[in-house]
Amino acid sequence: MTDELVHYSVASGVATITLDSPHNRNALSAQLRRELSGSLAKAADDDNVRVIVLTHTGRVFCAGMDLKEANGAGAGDQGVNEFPRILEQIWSSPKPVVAKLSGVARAGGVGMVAAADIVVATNEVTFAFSEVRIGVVPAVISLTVLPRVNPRAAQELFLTGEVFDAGRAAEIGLINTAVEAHMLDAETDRYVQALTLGGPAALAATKRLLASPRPATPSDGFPDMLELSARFFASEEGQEGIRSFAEKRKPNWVPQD
Ligand SMILES: C/C(=C\C(=O)SCCNC(=O)CCNC(=O)[C@H](O)C(C)(C)COP(=O)(O)OP(=O)(O)OC[C@H]1O[C@@H](n2cnc3c(N)ncnc32)[C@H](O)[C@@H]1OP(=O)(O)O)CC(=O)O
Repeated sequence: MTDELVHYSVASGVATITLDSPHNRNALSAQLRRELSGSLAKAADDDNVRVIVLTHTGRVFCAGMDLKEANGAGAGDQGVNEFPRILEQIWSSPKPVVAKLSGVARAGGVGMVAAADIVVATNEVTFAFSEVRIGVVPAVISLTVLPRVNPRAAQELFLTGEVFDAGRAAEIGLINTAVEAHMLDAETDRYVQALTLGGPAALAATKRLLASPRPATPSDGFPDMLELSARFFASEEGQEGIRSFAEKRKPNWVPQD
């Protein structure tokens, strides 16, 4: 028996981070935030980790900020001020983050879903930007949700706070795919395997590229993109990838366990 709220394990280059606080539906309490942040940092720093899977026990992925801890807390003391760091750790992790959901997400929980690179959820999972229903604003989560979700849907769902299903979440760009429950492991593994095929430094640079503002026209971005592309062609990783192609073998990116 352990009082940890977040479990961390690494196997075959995949770090699995599991939220395990079912009594309060994985609400983002101070302890859960601390442990989650520590696990994300550990995975980011470990050269043996190629992909991070963020998942949960119980039937809720995350119910958002811990409303019991926030109850009566003064401004700046409800924990929400530490939450952007967690979103940033997921969004800007040098490793691809795959969120694997068989349970619902609300408010801050949806912010973490949006921050992940790939999201697989079962058909039963529901989502809501429920902040306005308790008189608060989906301000911090807007930082991850708005770049992913179609603007018309964001307008509707932020303002109504209505619950929507996994099919709608896929349609609006919040998640990648909604699957039958028995397919969750297989579909997650399929993404994980695909992600482990990429060069680690190339994946980290591609994440930075995807997160950066787009140049107004192709020629505006030309010098930066040319420099980035040329740097990777000449890098040790790029050269190993190119050599492996010519030699008809798998590239040797990182130490294998
Ligand atoms: C990031 C920003 C804001 C936020 O995140 S604010 C958080 C808003 N979140 C919500 O409004 C969700 C509240 N919870 C629910 O709607 C439901 O619990 C659920 C997630 C749909 C699950 O429903 P279920 O029926 O399975 O569970 P119960 O409602 O019976 O709850 C069981 C148990 O868990 C406690 N609990 C649930 N959610 C929270 C929570 N967020 N904080 C603390 N505790 C929670 C609930 O009270 C029950 O406890 P008991 O002691 O057993 O009564 C702002 C920004 O973006 O800027």
